[in-house]
Amino acid sequence: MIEVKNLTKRYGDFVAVDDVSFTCKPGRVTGFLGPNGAGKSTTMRIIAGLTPAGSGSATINGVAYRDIPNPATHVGVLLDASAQHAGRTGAEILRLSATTLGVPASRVDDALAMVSLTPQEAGRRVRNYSLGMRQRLGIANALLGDPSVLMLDEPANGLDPAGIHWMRTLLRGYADRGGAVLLSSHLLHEIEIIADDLVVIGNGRIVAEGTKEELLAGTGSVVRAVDNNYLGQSLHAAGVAAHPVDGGGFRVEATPDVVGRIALDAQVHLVELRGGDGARLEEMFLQLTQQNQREQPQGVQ
Ligand SMILES: Nc1ncnc2c1ncn2[C@@H]1O[C@H](COP(=O)(O)OP(=O)(O)OP(=O)(O)O)[C@@H](O)[C@H]1O
Repeated sequence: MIEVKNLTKRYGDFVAVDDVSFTCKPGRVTGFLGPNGAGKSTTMRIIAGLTPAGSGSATINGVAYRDIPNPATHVGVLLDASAQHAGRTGAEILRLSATTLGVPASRVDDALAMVSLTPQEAGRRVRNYSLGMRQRLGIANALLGDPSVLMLDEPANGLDPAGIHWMRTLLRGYADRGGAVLLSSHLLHEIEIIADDLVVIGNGRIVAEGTKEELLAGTGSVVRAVDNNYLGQSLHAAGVAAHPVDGGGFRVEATPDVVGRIALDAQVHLVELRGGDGARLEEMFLQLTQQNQREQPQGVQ
């Protein structure tokens, strides 16, 4: 598993990662969610030993990446799927990696099969790959050493909905066999589909953490009516706080049961009434995205 404890990273005066702690457990897919510039890649680069931590620690199965002998057999990492050599074929890239890692060449075919790249596709040069194929190749590369931990930075980037479902199935199977997966995304809905646990980061700090169910469970409701003005007046008259949402209707600080009763009493014709699943998480995430005009460090590379 991955354990991150009180991790901080500064670039000059700028704090890119601010006292971050979380755990990514075996058998679970952990989504690392945050808007652009939140600190996800920096945290992952520190975990993968590519960037030194300022303070705090990051370990994989209890050991810092740099201290793991032959780390790729413990942790598979995909940080940038576009970083593959465009002039080589997918199969060549994997065979070279297998040699470097000291794993049998037979693992190449296993890894290709796991990501559903056909031998024909694996024989094509990477410059002719779609973004989705590059992501698959990158994941195959990460799986080569048969690691127990997978860490993927924005792996669903550029995937269509079918591709995202494919990835969910792959990562679910991997986690069900006991693997721990950490994957990052800046898109709430993308990660909602794939992850079991969520760690939400904004401005370098963890702002929420828990199982997807815990974080998406909302206490309120979302309600829409044919006449939203009348609905708003009725909710107001009943003393219930209601906040207008995009597309008409309200997010209400009361259960669907209470809202349904108010609508019935006021004879409001509803077209939608549901639990406010994820409304708070979504709102928090939107706020984070809006606030994300964080100061950029000057002159620091
Ligand atoms: N080498 C560096 N020198 C200076 N600032 C850096 C460096 N690396 C990252 N940063 C800054 O740290 C902040 C966090 O960047 P990071 O790439 O970790 O964010 P992210 O959450 O991965 O974003 P994205 O979704 O855009 O990849 C950003 O403001 C970035 O500009």
